[in-house]
Amino acid sequence: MAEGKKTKTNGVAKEEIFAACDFASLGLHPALCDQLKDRMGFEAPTLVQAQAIPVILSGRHVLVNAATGTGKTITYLAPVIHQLQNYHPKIQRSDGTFALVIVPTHELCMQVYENLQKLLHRFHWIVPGYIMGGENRAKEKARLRKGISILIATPGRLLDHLKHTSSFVYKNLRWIIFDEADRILELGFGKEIEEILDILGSRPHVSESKDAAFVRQNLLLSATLNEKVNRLANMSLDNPVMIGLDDTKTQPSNKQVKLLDDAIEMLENSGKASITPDAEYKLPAQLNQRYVKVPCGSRLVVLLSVLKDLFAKEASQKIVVFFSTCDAVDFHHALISQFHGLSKLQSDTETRELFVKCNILRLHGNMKHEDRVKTFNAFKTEKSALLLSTDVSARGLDFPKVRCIIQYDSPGEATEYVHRVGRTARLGEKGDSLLFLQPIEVDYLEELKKHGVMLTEYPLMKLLDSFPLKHHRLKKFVSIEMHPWVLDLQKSLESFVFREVKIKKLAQNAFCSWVRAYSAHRGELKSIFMVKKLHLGHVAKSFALKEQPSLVGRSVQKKHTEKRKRTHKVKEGLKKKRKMANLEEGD
Ligand SMILES: Nc1ncnc2c1ncn2[C@@H]1O[C@H](COP(=O)(O)OP(=O)(O)OP(=O)(O)O)[C@@H](O)[C@H]1O
Repeated sequence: MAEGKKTKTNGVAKEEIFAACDFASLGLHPALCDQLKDRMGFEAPTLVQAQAIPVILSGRHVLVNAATGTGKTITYLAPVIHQLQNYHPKIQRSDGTFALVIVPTHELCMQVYENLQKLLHRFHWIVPGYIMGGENRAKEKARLRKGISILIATPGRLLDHLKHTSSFVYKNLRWIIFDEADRILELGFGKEIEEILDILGSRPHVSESKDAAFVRQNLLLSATLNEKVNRLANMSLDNPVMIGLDDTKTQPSNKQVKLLDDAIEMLENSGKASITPDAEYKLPAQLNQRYVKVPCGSRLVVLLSVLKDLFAKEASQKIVVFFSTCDAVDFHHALISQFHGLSKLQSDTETRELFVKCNILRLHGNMKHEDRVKTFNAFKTEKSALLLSTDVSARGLDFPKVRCIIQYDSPGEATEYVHRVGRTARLGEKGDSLLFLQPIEVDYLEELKKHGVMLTEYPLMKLLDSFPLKHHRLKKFVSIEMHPWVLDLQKSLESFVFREVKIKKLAQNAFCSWVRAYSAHRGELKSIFMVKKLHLGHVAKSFALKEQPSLVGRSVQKKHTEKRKRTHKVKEGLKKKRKMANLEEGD
């Protein structure tokens, strides 16, 4: 990249994303640099890559904190490949695993594997592989027996193989990398990670010889390394270098790029990882973040109206909507895929058109593994699509050209907010995000502010006024709930759901799960998202249900309680907690 030239990506100046140097100057092997440039099209390293790669090459344990979409995957894969290709004699499959990348979700596992495959094109003797929940164990065992040099794994399945696959060779293990380290812990895998580190003999105090301490190198990365990671860091890292944790700005500047030896000196930490609570999170500077204040009963109408408007303005674009539960994803997917709109407001020729015209996909942890893979690949390659998802898509996934992120159900922890919006505005591209909040939930904005996250208000009334009204001439409406567009659309939605038995069932399930998820908010968030402040009748309306929630609640709740009791018998406490949150990740 030409130095000093102010070039723009769609969003921000390139200088704010990329370093003014090339990959070769970071100390990487020429064949790897060619691979990065020719096959992957990467002209220059990103700022975090320029900052961290030399430090990782030096062999130090490292904690990396950088905004979403800034290239953290290459940051750890490139130095590992560089070192491995340098081994003499060349490494062989029978040497087993040299590097282990632990990730929280299946999708991230596949994505890192894809990146790895591309990077290894010229290093055919270094074998990439993955193991994760949902895959066939016997096939994984066979692959492990043959030997995998760089292994990507979800924690549950990794522990399983460490305990039960005797042909899994890890005596040469040199690197353990935790990608999305904080999420792995949030999902309750702390115990599994401790066990994994014990089996691998990778805790600093466990290293017996000086040699072992030198050979092992552990890395922790995330856009939201917070104080929860301290325990994992202290458990797995020995005298780490901390990158990106010492500044509070949202964007790193060129001045912060310290290469080679300088970087180690400048960023060195006293030996113990210590991240403070209320850390400011790094968000892409070009991300346009807004919130919309919507009364509970009008939420569904507003969601559909926002989507209709976005796709009407730009038919070819990708949008992700986040929900709190799998049931909510299923219901909204069925509804949006089939709802044709306001029959009263449309002429006969229009009535067959879908209300939101786009390709609609869904992704959540209760789907079959193969279906998850299909959706993941489809949303990656589609030019225009709407993805409805739980937080299973929030972490690390790199879907190209996502234009807008809608958080229909609030994310809870500020970390999840950061990762959800991080699916857009990647690598300097433009991006928008919209957070739905009920009037009783607006204190959540203060919670985000504590972490340096600031949002502006979305002009909802202006949007509602922009839709055609056939029977209402007067255009001054005082409240959202009484807006004729909202009233008419709500009525149509309720009639539609009432008629469609299958969708009604999905709505009832979604209603119950939603209330459960709402009551599962933890810590300080409990005082913002209070179930007792909810009007359950309005919640039912947000699922287009006409019935009183207590009636709906009782029958479906009973079914859910029975299901939960059965689950309880077979699953231990933590696993159950994950199931309750409808997030089956990391297994
Ligand atoms: N030097 C580079 N030049 C151009 N593109 C790059 C470079 N490095 C990485 N990328 C691309 O940038 C995108 C984001 O990278 P990546 O997914 O590693 O980001 P991340 O920081 O891990 O994000 P998240 O925090 O969301 O996991 C990917 O499409 C990746 O291929």
